[in-house]
Amino acid sequence: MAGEINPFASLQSQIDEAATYLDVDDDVIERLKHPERVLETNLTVELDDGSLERFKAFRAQFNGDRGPYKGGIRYHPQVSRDEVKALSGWMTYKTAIVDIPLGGGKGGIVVDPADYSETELERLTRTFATELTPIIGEDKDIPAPDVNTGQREMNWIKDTYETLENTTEPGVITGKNLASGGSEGRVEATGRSTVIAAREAFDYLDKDLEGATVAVQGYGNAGWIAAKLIDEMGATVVAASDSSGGIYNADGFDPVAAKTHKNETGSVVGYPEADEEITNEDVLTLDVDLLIPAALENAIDGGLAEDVEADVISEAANGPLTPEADRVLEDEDVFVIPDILANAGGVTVSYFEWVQNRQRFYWSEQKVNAELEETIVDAFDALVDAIEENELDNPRTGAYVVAIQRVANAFGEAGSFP
Ligand SMILES: NC(=O)C1=CN([C@@H]2O[C@H](COP(=O)(O)OP(=O)(O)OC[C@H]3O[C@@H](n4cnc5c(N)ncnc54)[C@H](O)[C@@H]3O)[C@@H](O)[C@H]2O)C=CC1
Ligand SMILES: O=C(O)CCC(=O)C(=O)O
Repeated sequence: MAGEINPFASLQSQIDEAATYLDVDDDVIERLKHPERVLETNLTVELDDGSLERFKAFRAQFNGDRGPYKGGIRYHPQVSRDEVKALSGWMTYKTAIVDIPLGGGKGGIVVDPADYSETELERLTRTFATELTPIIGEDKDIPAPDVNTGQREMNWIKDTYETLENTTEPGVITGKNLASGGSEGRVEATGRSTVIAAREAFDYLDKDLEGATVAVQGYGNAGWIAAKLIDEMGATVVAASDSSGGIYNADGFDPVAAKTHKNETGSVVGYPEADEEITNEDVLTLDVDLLIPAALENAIDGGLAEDVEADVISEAANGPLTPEADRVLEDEDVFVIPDILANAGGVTVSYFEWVQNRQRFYWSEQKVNAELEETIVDAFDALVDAIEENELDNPRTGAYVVAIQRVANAFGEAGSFP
């Protein structure tokens, strides 16, 4: 992994690239390249042995021109100020490309949750929620899950916020479990949009998804659901990986059984139906029809991109390709469905959850999935229009052209405060 590439610099270079195709003033583009504000805080938490530990945490609110800030909270040792700034920017353009009335935000705690007990993680999460309470709210900033967080953490944050504010406000956070006001379909939504976007791309490129081979890097929430759903669409999953390594079977394997193996043992490695062990790098460079990076930023840099053999990449992860990798893959005619569209299912169903919370009226899974399908197909069509109108080779630039224009329009329409 090219860890030295700054994801915030990557975001800014993606915006600059798209700006050359847009009739948006340079001073407005400058505004759209920086977060409005970043909370940086130190959380002091009591561990089970009675000692205290300090954890650094962040919440970046990038842009609220189109609605309340929206985006996940990540628990990972690599979390940094620049990482959350980048991730909050990507959220801004993600909510814009799928045209939902939300802005962009992102947060994180520098922690490896595997090193702590559940009670320690609950105290850590509630301490962070206490710091966040003044700046979040269903009309201000609405967090959600990301790497190493899920329904459990969202429920703790909701409960802390509602207790401190003496209110009932389930829409303050999304990705909750159903009993706490979550939405049907939210857990599957990120993987689902990743494969809907891949299906649309195959259709656009006149390629057959039936029997297509697929490799998935990262087998967490986004990756494993994408593997399961693409298998249900008739493709063949031949490789998968997690932080412990990769597995391969040229004839394909059952992605659900591989997930069961990971639940039981902690990793996909050792899953008997795919007994050839390969490295994470091998997974990214296999000769497959579709590659789904679903782990972290900078998984593929310019050097590794030279070895990528996939025809289509659907980015379940945020920022898995460096700008240099993008250039190499563009030259190689690899069709890259950018993260801000491919993984936008998560925030789209978060938006549906927020709508349901506010109406106190809940939808069936069928309705959620039908609305998600329509949203992602419409966004893909807007991307194709931008590619064709601007004669673009890189779909990422097309997505940013659409998204930046929408944010700039909202900013422009708001007028200026004297
Ligand atoms: N959970 C969500 O709703 C959304 C997640 N995403 C993005 O999807 C990506 C994955 O997130 P989640 O699935 O939620 O996280 P997760 O915590 O559920 O899973 C992450 C997976 O990546 C694996 N991993 C970590 N480092 C790796 C490496 N170097 N090589 C291979 N595998 C590695 C882990 O072992 C784990 O299987 C992130 O980039 C996240 O920002 C994007 C949109 C929404
Ligand atoms: O569901 C959400 O609000 C945001 C999910 C997220 O963090 C992302 O799309 O990267």
